[in-house]
Amino acid sequence: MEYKVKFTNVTKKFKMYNKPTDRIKDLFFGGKSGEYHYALRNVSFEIEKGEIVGIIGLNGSGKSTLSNLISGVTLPNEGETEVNGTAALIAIAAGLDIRLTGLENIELKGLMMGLTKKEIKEIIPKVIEFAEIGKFMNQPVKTYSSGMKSRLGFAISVNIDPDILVIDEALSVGDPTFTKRCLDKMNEFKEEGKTIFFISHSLGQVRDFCTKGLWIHYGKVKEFGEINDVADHYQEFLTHYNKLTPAEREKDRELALTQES
Ligand SMILES: Nc1ncnc2c1ncn2[C@@H]1O[C@H](COP(=O)(O)OP(=O)(O)OP(=O)(O)O)[C@@H](O)[C@H]1O
Repeated sequence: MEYKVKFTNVTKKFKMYNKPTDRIKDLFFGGKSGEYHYALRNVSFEIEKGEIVGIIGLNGSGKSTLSNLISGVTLPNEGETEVNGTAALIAIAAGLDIRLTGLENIELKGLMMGLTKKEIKEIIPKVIEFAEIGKFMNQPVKTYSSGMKSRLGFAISVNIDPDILVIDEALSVGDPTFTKRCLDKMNEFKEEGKTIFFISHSLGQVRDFCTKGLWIHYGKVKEFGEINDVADHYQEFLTHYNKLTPAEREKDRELALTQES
């Protein structure tokens, strides 16, 4: 079967230091300070072309790390990621250079995604029309609100027309009008048979939009399958989890993190 994205035993870890000086020591004395924190551990899954995958899980479970790996923003420490086609990431805080204007960001992202100057010129009016941020297009992105950044990021990514769209919480800061337009655009992509990864804490949106669900729990795949099954099980887990005290939740987290996969 033709697959668009395949992860095999992917692990991503970050070094954590107790003191800033430990980070410097590490640089000079060969990585002996600090401890590894595993954002993802032994993650495997295979997505066919045209699948719409909802990625769900608690805060800090590894969803954004996964979206960065799918879109090639970061590389795994172990394991293999195979991504067939161009992947564009839409995230609230990623992909835009805040020192540049909106217009300059369109050019930059276009070049990064391999578009020619002519192609970039062609998409600029479409991005301006979709983003609807008016004269702010000529202002540095650092002056934008979160919603405006999301509008620009979304408008650029969908107009670049990638094979794979990775949407990381970008809809959560849009106003209802913009969110509706994004969902319409995502549906268009869905009908065209593109592959979409959709990260959201809104189980309603995920159920409505996705075909598959990938539940990430403290860095590991807890469940991968039909969206309604995965969302039902995650919902049941949340009902139980919400009844725990903060101390019990912390114990649960510690236990999950120390368990070997
Ligand atoms: N650059 C980094 N350096 C150190 N730790 C990181 C880094 N990026 C992510 N992490 C850690 O990896 C874990 C997973 O983070 P990630 O952002 O992927 O979670 P998430 O599921 O997207 O969370 P949320 O729902 O809050 O957005 C967290 O414990 C986070 O602190």
